[in-house]
Amino acid sequence: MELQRLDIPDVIVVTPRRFEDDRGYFSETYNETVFAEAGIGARFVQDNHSCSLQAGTVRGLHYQSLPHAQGKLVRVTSGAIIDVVVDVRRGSPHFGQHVKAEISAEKGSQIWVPAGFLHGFITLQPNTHVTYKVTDFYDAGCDGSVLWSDPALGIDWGIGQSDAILSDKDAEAQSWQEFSSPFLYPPA
Ligand SMILES: Cc1cn([C@H]2C[C@H](O)[C@@H](COP(=O)(O)OP(=O)(O)O[C@H]3O[C@@H](C)C(=O)[C@@H](O)[C@H]3O)O2)c(=O)[nH]c1=O
Repeated sequence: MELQRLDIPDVIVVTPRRFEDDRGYFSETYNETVFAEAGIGARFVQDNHSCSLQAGTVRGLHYQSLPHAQGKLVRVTSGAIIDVVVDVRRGSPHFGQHVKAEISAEKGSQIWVPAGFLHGFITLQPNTHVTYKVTDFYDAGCDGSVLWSDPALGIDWGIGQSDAILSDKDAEAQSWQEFSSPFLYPPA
């Protein structure tokens, strides 16, 4: 398994090995022991799957606040995304900073997003299917969204604000200013 720590080093891109033959390939997409050795010693309790029909769909920037904060292990089974995470861990030297990674079905890479990050992505291809494991159950009362295009975050999504396809929840999300105080997460 290939490991790449991003500029916020708790965020890791992992690319499991593929065993290729004439039929195609085989890959272990998750193995508790191997992932724990790679620094992803999480207990996952729920698997999610979203399908976005059009390229340019933005989902995010989402979080679940304490006590239901979620770590997420995200992969793409069809299509491709740019995944974006923002560090919101109180006391983190990277607070408010973001990192991005392209995650695609073709490459089979995954991104590990620990609890304490805003998470979102933009689809690069139509019919993009994203599946991800999470470390806590969905809790509607703790679920929230921060405006993906807030200039205070300085994220280049590669798309104009009016061109993105959004849910109503994400189009009307709170600003970074509104979110960032009080801080919702424990120290890194
Ligand atoms: C996230 C979630 C949503 N739902 C429901 C609530 C709602 O009626 C419907 C659609 O939810 P959303 O619009 O929040 O779906 P979506 O915009 O795809 O939300 C997801 O975005 C990505 C970026 C993440 O990081 C995820 O954790 C999650 O927040 O599905 C669940 O039942 N369980 C869940 O775990």
